[in-house]
Amino acid sequence: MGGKKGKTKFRNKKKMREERQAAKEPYRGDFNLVTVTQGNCKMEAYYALQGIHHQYFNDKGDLVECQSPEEIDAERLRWRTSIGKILPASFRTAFDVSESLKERLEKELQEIIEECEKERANKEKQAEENGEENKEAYQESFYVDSSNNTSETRTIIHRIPFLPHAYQLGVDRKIIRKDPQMGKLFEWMKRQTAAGFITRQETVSMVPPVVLSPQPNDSVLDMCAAPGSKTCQILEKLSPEGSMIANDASYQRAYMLVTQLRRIMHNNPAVLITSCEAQFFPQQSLSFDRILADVPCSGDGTSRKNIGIWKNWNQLGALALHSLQLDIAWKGVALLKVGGYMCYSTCSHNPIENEAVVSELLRRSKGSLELVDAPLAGFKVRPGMKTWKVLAEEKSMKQIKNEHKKNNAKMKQKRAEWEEKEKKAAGDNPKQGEEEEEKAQQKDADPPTNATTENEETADMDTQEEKAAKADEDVAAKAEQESTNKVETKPSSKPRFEPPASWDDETLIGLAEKAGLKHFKSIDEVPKNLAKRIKPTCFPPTEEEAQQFHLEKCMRCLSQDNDTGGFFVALLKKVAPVSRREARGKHLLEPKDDASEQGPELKRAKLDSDDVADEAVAAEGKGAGGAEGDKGNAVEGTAGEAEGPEDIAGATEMSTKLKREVKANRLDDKQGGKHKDLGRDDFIPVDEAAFGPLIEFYGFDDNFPKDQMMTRACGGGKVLHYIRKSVKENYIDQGIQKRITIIGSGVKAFVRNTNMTSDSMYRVSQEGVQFLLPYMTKRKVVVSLDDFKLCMTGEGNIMVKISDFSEEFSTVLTELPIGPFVVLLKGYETDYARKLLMVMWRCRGTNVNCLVSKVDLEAMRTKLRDVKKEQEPS
Ligand SMILES: C[S@@+](CC[C@H](N)C(=O)[O-])C[C@H]1O[C@@H](n2cnc3c(N)ncnc32)[C@H](O)[C@@H]1O
Repeated sequence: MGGKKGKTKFRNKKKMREERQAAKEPYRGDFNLVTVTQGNCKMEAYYALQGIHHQYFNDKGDLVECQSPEEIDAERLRWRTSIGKILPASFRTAFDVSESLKERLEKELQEIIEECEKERANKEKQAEENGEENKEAYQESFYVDSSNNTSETRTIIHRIPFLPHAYQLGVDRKIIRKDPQMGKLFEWMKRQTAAGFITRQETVSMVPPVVLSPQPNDSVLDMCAAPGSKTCQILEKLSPEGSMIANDASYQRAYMLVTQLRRIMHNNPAVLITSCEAQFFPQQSLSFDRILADVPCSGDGTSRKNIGIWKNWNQLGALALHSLQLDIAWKGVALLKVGGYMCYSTCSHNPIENEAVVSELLRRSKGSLELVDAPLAGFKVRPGMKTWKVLAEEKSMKQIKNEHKKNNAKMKQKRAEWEEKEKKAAGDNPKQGEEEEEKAQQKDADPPTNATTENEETADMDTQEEKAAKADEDVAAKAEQESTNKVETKPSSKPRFEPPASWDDETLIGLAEKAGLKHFKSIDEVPKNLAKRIKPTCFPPTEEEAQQFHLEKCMRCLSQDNDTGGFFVALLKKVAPVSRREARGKHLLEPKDDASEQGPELKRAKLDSDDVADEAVAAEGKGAGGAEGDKGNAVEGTAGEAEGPEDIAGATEMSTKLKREVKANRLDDKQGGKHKDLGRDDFIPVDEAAFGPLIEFYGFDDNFPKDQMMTRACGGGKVLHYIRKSVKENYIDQGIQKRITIIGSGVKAFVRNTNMTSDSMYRVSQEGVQFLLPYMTKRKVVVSLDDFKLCMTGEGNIMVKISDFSEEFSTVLTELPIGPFVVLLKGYETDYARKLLMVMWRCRGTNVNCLVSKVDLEAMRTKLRDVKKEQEPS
């Protein structure tokens, strides 16, 4: 069923795209047309109560306290406006781009910007001639406020201050795609991305790796890594002695990591990709210098690109994820070496997912863990909250969802149709009409609905939520109408948050309660039926604890401060071992819960966790509790990188998928004692007999790293992978494969030939050839630019005649025995990182052809344009 539904969705998207193309309108995805004009009353009331509007950055860039209600409201408006705007694009240059190339890219960028500016000036002049109003309208549409400027200055692009060669546009994605003046910049970005010179990454997503600051030889764990932009950023910092594990609970997303690493990192072999629930990550023989816990979160900091946040925000997601986040982070603490650092991050503003988790880590570790300052030069960050308010819906997620379904535009239409039909029927039969009238007078008349009717749903008809739902319908209906007219849609959810006359707690609690949240001063106030939802660890620390914890060292990024998404980061240092007894801390997590009331999954999770702790080499902690059933509207898609509407849809879909997948894995665990995939795809040593012919054919010297060549247990020796020594020694040789599912590592070094005309059973693979070249003494040829270009034309099944090459090269080729060989571009033959090299095949007869994929060839062409410029006299 799911598949069918998915297909339909896909078909609809395709159809939409085709329709747009037919109408000669560029496809931009619906989301790019959206600016949120309304709001979410509940969310706004909740955050107003948490006090996020009580400070602001003044013109000097200092964070100051608001002195009056007007100042608070002005700050609220800044936040509100910013989180409703489309996120500007940001990117950074790729890791393997040489310094000279970086400089040139920057120069090119500058030139394009100047051109754009010139065109803008012309356009403005024209607009001025047509009247002042037009000019202003044009300026408005052309720019968004640039991050670092509270003053009038607005820029098309600016540097991200904490990372060299990283840039953020001052123009949002909508403008860059729509505006012809910006077309050049857009084209430039597209071209450089295809060549692998730049990589798109959201600004705040660049923060955690910078804060974590991995050292070249570190062993790093990325606990929740997919889709992997932060993994790549960390990997760039590692030397060949450094190593990394990138883990994700979802198999599918872990495979996405493989693709991402291939694309951005050109298959950096320093990483091992695994898939397990991070809270159960095996500790046996493993410890890390740095850990990134970029945990799944409710994602309300992503409202600038995830429109669903506006519609569906509720507190249930954050509350449900709190325990999981804590378990993951606590496991991270256990896996951290003494003296090591862990970065905890979310793309949520919610203190329940942020400071509450950090507080509990500090509480449990009893002084073994410390929060550390991590300055981000030139980037505006706010201190963590020292206290916060705990609020929750009294309704369950199911009830809220049903309410939403019942009140959406489609259901309203169905209800109207039903009422119409009933009226008609009553007209035909007056007696029945009387009965119907009577029925209609009953408050809980029962029109057709796909939601189950709950008492609560009809009880508070006049609540804020009800009004919100009605407003929602109207807006949705209007949006539907507008979209059919092909006008920009402005969907929204709840009515606007009206600023209160006074900003004291009492008034704000009143507002939040009106919006459907209940405030709990302490855990003692939480009724039994909500005890599973609201954990003691959700509450703020005592004053004494707050003095010790220094939560102000946590970092909060608010959208309006740097024109980014919202983000939370905390850097923790493990200063002493965490004792196992303290590490248990289960009593802190679930004092009110009776273990017998918990589902089998939770109990199993605990058992699993105990098991891991018992086997721990060091007397270090274990994660208490397990993942909860209902994860609310968790955004597991990265906060940072979802770009188009498909990605956003994918991200929200993911939470359900992931839940299903993890559940299935757990069932497998129960039945077989370990996951069914465990060991199936392990890396195993290559049969020694395979090396002799390889060494002979390619002339590998004595340093050829045979022990770093491995193959997959299920692969029948078709592919030989080159694994980094550090990965092999630190993880594979430590037996990690016995405890966890390995998704991938290393690079394809050799692939078994299907063409048996060659003397070699294996051909070198374009993917990993640069790691073999230093040891290769045969079958590599340095060629001129012209010969290199000609080689590239032998794409797919196209053959290139040997006689068409230069005399020098064709002589070499004529004497070369049939089989694979490598061509290296003259001038770059030792610069393996530039990868201006290609795997070719010497065919029988007088031809050669190229064994490089279309995508790689395309990137190579862009690189060659560059080579040409490098060779031009300056
Ligand atoms: C916020 S995203 C991580 C983004 C990633 N760090 C990046 O920069 O691209 C959270 C990820 O956690 C994964 N996840 C969810 N529950 C998990 C768990 N229990 N253990 C490990 N990963 C989990 C999700 O599949 C999702 O990919």
